Amino acid sequence: MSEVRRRLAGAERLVVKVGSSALTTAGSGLDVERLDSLVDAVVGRVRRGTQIVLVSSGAIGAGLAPLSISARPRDLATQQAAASVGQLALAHAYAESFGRYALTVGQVLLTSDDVVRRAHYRNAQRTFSRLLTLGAVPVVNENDTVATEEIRFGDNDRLASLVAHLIGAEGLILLSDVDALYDGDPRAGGTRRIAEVRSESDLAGLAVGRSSSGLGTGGMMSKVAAARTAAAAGIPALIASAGEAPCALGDAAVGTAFTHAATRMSARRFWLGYAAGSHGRLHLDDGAVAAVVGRRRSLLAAGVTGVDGDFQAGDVVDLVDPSQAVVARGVVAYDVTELPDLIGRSTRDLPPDQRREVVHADDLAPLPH
Ligand SMILES: Nc1ncnc2c1ncn2[C@@H]1O[C@H](COP(=O)(O)OP(=O)(O)O)[C@@H](O)[C@H]1O
Ligand SMILES: N[C@@H](CCC(=O)OP(=O)(O)O)C(=O)O
Repeated sequence: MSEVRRRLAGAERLVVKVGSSALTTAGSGLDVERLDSLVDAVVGRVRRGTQIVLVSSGAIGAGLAPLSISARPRDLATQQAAASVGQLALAHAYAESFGRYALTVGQVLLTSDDVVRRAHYRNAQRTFSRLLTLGAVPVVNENDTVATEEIRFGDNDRLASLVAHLIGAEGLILLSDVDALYDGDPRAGGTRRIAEVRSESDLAGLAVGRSSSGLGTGGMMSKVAAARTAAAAGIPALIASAGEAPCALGDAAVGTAFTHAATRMSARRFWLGYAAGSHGRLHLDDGAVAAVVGRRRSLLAAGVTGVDGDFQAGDVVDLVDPSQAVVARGVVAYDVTELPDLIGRSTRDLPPDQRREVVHADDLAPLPH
């Protein structure tokens, strides 16, 4: 068995995320039998002494039938109305289901502000920590009813990877209706299962698509992105099917395992790289990319070829290479209006009050390609 699977099997704190497609069916809504099976598996692991935070989708799917809506709505207002009805049903079902084992659940509904703003982040951290020490199982979802288009996470895979870092989890398990990552959409047939993702090169050439059930949001694409985010931050991740939850939460010998980076990323780097929203883009030349990503140097005006967006000094921006790939994120030291006069010029040619770095090395987080 691979080291990453051993880690997942032995983790003392886990985030388990389950998708809408594993819990709900179009037309009939929440499938309580499947939810009970998932809870059986989670409780099995909790009884081995593991602290588990459950991130559960399904609110929108569970709210459709009670509102006589036949297909997943596209507009935000109807999705929010469905989530409002469905979240209640979901929370009730979890309370009943864990109640079979005399376990208490705590509902945690998060908006992106709760992980993007540092003070909120720490507050959420305290709540999770207290719930876990009190022996409750936190059940998390996005606070869909109040999230506007601008501040939505939109997909719970990403939310789960952020929560995994936030609670200091030792593993992230993403459960869906598909048993693993394949090299192409398994609906097409003739595709090969990927058992291990050890580095970015294992993902090269894969065709990763969207949801098949019409109930899920991000499809396999958002699961891979979430697993990569966790792995880059030092947290091993597994993509498996909810039907195989007992095994995924047992010896982790199923699904696709993502090997984690050797060192755990600091909270600040993680926040910069994955949680904070970006306000704009700085375009870098090849020399600047090598300095910033390769040698972890500060970004100087000389290596910037262009800027776009609407940002002020202190905002988080994306740093993009000449092929337009985002290679890093950082806190910019100038307003967007100041930069056009400075970029491309060497530091000694700049006025003394504008010789500071465009992004200081301490405020930079390189991203995996
Ligand atoms: N390369 C791929 N490997 C596996 N599944 C894929 C791939 N590309 C697309 N998919 C689809 O992604 C779906 C899972 O995403 P989704 O329905 O959003 O799940 P969830 O609701 O659990 O978040 C699978 O049912 C599968 O059809
Ligand atoms: N917050 C939404 C789920 C959004 C989402 O990411 O869904 P999924 O792709 O099924 O994990 C809900 O509860 O319906």
